[in-house]
Amino acid sequence: MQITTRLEFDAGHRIPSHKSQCRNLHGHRYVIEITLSGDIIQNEGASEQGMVMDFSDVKAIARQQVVDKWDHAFLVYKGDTAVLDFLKTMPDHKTVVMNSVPTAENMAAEAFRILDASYKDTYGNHLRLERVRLFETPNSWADALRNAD
Ligand SMILES: Nc1nc2c(c(=O)[nH]1)N=C([C@H](O)[C@H](O)COP(=O)(O)OP(=O)(O)OP(=O)(O)O)CN2
Ligand SMILES: [Zn+2]
Repeated sequence: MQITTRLEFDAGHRIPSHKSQCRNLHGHRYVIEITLSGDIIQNEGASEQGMVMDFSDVKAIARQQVVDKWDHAFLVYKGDTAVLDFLKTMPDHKTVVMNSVPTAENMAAEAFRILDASYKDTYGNHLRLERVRLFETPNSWADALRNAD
């Protein structure tokens, strides 16, 4: 069985070497979808009986590990020294320095890496993260999949 939940956040970024307008500082209302697989929990009387995982718990972990860290932050590539140096001049600015250019693909991959370690199989129902889908706009998204290159 698979379940999916979605959260939204706002963040700024730029793609420093982009051929067109995406090299400019700008922001998105990102949407992140988290898909987990597992067996349906059968434990009689458990709060999670009939579920793979409680959606509220899925979202709480995603918020804590990713969404609250990225929301209203500026995501900057560590090699983008022009912007990084500028952001360092702003006291208390919420900046997230990424090891890769903050494209939808790299953000989905990074969220998958973080969240894969965060969803634990506490009920023995083979719970595991299967996919992180990250929408950069309503029309464009990237999927980070388990076992994908
Ligand atoms: N494969 C990717 N291509 C692009 C990415 C990306 O992350 N992966 N990112 C961008 C820019 O960040 C840009 O902000 C989004 O590009 P684009 O879809 O062209 O933007 P629009 O606002 O025109 O999108 P609509 O969906 O039409 O509103 C560029 N490419
Ligand atoms: Zn963009």
